[in-house]
Amino acid sequence: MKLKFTKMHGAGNDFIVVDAIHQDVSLNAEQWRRLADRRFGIGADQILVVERPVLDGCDFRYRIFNSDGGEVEQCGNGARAFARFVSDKGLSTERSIRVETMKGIIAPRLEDDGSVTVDMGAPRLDPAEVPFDSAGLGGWAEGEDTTWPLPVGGKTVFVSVVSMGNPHAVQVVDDVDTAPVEQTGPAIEAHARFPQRVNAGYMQVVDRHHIRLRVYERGAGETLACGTGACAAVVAGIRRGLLDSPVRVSARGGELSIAWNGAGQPVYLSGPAVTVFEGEVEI
Ligand SMILES: N[C@@H](CCC[C@H](N)C(=O)O)C(=O)O
Repeated sequence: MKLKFTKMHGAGNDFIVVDAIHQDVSLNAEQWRRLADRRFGIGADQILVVERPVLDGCDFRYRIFNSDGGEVEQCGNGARAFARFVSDKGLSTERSIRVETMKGIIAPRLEDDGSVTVDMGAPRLDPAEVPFDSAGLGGWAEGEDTTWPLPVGGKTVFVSVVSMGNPHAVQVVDDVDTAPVEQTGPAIEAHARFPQRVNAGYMQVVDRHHIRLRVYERGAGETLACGTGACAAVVAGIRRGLLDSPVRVSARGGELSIAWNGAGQPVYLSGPAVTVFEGEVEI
């Protein structure tokens, strides 16, 4: 079977985007994994699938597969690539669209300067919703900032847990360049307190409106940028009293911008969405 695809990236977080409205795309986890493989396939951190919506009031349905083949709830950089793709392909003529995901509706908007801003919805802060198993670690109350101790590699790190539809554990580090991302990322991702695994963020606060960030992504390893990771880090930083909105997020692959007005409010993620090439692959 031949599959038409577009290779895209958002701040270096790279994607294979496929139109499942005009071609049959019913692949299994092994086939997604093969497509994402950087040596035996096209190569990507995630695969994004454009489908017709199921819910009333939405323009599209957006499905996301990590490079390990697993389907996940949300992808922020991917949401920008998704909006650029449906516009470039003439699947939508609107500048703002409503997109159904596994965990709620998001709303990307194409900006005049070529960037894309996405209303990612409100973060969920209750550990049970992340999900994070806080048994035996004390209580949690809405409006209170809590960091949780996590034993990792013989040390204890303190993480904020945030759901942007997908789970994040964010820790503050002195310097992202020397942070032990490769060493501790896999252990945090698979930590028993996160029953659905987790994306592990390492945030360096530069000033109240600027952070540097690296993310060891669930199901993909360290990526050059993570959109939901940037949202989660800024939410955690604001709740910890370290940051004020808006916040510039410097990732290894580029710059993102995050705005958030506090609990119950949506998080806005802005940044680039770039097409690299198009092709057809035998799968
Ligand atoms: N790169 C993404 C997040 C993709 C999903 C993540 N790895 C997960 O498993 O939750 C982003 O830009 O948000």
